[in-house]
Amino acid sequence: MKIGIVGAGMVGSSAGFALAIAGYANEIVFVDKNEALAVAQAEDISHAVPFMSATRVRAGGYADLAGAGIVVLSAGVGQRPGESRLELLGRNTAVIRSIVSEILAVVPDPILLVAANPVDIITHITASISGLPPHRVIGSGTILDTARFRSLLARHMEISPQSIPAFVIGEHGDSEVLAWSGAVAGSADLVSFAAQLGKPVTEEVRKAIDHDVRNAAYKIIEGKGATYYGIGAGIARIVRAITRDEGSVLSVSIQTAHVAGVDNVTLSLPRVVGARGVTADLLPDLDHEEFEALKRSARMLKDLSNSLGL
Ligand SMILES: NC(=O)C1=CN([C@@H]2O[C@H](COP(=O)(O)OP(=O)(O)OC[C@H]3O[C@@H](n4cnc5c(N)ncnc54)[C@H](O)[C@@H]3O)[C@@H](O)[C@H]2O)C=CC1
Ligand SMILES: CC(=O)C(=O)O
Repeated sequence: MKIGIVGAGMVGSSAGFALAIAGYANEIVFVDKNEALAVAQAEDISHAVPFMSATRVRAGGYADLAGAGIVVLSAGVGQRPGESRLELLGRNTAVIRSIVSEILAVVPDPILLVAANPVDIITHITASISGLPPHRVIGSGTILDTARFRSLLARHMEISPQSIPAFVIGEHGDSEVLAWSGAVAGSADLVSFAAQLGKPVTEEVRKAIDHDVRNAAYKIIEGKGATYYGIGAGIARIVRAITRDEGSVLSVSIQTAHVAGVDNVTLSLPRVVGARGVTADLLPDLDHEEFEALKRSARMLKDLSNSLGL
């Protein structure tokens, strides 16, 4: 499948690199308002390809997206140190509005994969202005937070993160919810599996992991200005689920008719992802506290989209 990436900065190029070396796409086309950057990224990534795959990587204009099955939206500004994702809203809304119509003029029925922040609201806007069905406008949502959660749990339990189906749901941002109650490790619930391994999930461990997941982006941005490898791989993982029609359960953000008592809100849940986009939503087991936190996250996103007249 041909994949378009609009926004060839750190996130777009990391996604392109991950896709190219994994061979998840036949062709990748970068589009950026900074054409020289798009050309340079495409050239650099194409030099990695002979070691790993056969993906064709190039830069182009919007017309070169014709025939793309998926277009990644990674254009826009990122957070400065200390800035929240929500503070990017005004700047990135304008960018996304200008891009979506350009894409649809050449690719009328794509799956749009949104990474620009604040990703839930930008996904909501993209679904509204594109007129595409919501299951074809997929925000990367909490796929990255879920990876952070699984990697910290893996480090604590000294097992592979691949053996820990655990999810972060709600907003990709400060109000996100770590779904501890539904988390699994190996073939048992997480808490009992961790105890069997002699690595109990104490209240102290739980608080530290919650803090580190929720604050990971702030810490990395403080240290190196931006985050990009994690989300780049996350985008590639979503693309793989679509191009291979996997039916994988991934935590992604789409416009949802009803969740946690809130109508028409865009947030992340574990969802089945395949060739048609998202085909089912799932709600992990949540205790009372987690469900209340999900309600608060959904309400906050809904109030914000209402305030924008969406
Ligand atoms: N969803 C997630 O988990 C994550 C999302 N992000 C978000 O991804 C976005 C991109 O971040 P970076 O790649 O680090 O930023 P960056 O500044 O490195 O790249 C952004 C690119 O967008 C391009 N651009 C801006 N306006 C454009 C337009 N109208 N048309 C075409 N291209 C345009 C710029 O020229 C630039 O190359 C930010 O909003 C950031 O917050 C970043 C990390 C994780
Ligand atoms: C920047 C961002 O959204 C993240 O790394 O989670």
